[in-house]
Amino acid sequence: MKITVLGAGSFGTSLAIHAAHQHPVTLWARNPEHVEEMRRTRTNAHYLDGAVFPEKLQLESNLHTALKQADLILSVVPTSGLRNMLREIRASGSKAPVAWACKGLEASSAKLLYEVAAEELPPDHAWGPLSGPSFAKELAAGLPTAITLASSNAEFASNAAAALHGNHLRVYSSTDVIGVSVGGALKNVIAIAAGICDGMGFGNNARAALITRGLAEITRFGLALGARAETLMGLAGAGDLILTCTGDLSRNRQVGLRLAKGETLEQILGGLGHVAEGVYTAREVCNRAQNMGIEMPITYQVHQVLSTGLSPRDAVENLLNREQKAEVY
Ligand SMILES: NC(=O)c1ccc[n+]([C@@H]2O[C@H](COP(=O)([O-])OP(=O)(O)OC[C@H]3O[C@@H](n4cnc5c(N)ncnc54)[C@H](O)[C@@H]3O)[C@@H](O)[C@H]2O)c1
Ligand SMILES: O=P(O)(O)OC[C@H](O)CO
Repeated sequence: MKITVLGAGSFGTSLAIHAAHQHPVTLWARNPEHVEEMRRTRTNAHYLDGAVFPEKLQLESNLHTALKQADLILSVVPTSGLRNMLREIRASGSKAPVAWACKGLEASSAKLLYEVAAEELPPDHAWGPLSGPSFAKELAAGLPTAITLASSNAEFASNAAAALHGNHLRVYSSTDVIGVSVGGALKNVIAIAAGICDGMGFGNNARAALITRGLAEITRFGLALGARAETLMGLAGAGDLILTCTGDLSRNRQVGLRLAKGETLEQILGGLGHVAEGVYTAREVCNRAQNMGIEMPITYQVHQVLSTGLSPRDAVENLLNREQKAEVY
């Protein structure tokens, strides 16, 4: 199966390296100089230092050429670029199924990415999210990893999962597109909260409480949209939430840690060099939760820190001072 990966950031490169151990893979990046450098060095020094490209991995800067060759397309550009990628795929005439690995809600529209895909691709085009606990660096190093590919087209989910499965990557299939999408997008916001919590030295009890109550928020939001509860307890829900809230490779967690140390968001984003999707998704989740009448106190406090300059300490105080009540999910 010929696989085309769109986006040569950390995760696109990592997925392309993984897939090229089993399939011919074309990795597309929008910057021709970046592509030329990767062709020359057989590495992606800026985004995934230390990982060497297998023989079956080709580099391409012409999008049309990259799409034309594909039996399966993996879009791994950030959330902000997905809609345009889907438009390009449709315009190219490619009928190859599409899985995306970005995790977020679209800025301004607050749409989940399956809603974006339903708008941009024709009804007979197979698509779905690929999500779960997977740091790019660990996947590229061949460390054991397990993720989920979801689609309402069960045959596509199963075939694409089987094609990507292997070499220490377990890929499960699912038909719960909503649950897999919600889990991946919302955990990034809770990971910022966990980073703030740890950066302020609040300890292990507090982090465990944040993860657990964060999962309750994610579950409320997902169930209201029609997700299955078990998906939110699975790899794309609890699994990715635990990884991102506890693993220092997480860019979202790093944003929180640095906010707690007093850096401004501008300083942090200026130096991060990679996308931290939770920064853009927090506002969208709050808007949507408000419209659905869902309480999401942790997500709301993160949004306040990011958008109004509320101090991390005050945000934690606000959470601690909430009224005492029964533990509900
Ligand atoms: N890094 C990880 O460990 C990891 C794991 C799983 C999922 N993800 C998700 O994958 C997505 C990409 O993450 P990443 O870590 O690879 O990001 P990154 O910041 O390392 O790289 C993003 C790449 O996309 C390119 N890009 C940005 N906007 C684009 C656009 N509009 N069109 C084309 N190219 C564009 C950039 O030039 C860059 O090469 C994110 O949504 C992230 O949440 C990341
Ligand atoms: O580095 P983060 O915080 O974007 O997290 C990366 C992946 O989503 C982990 O599964």
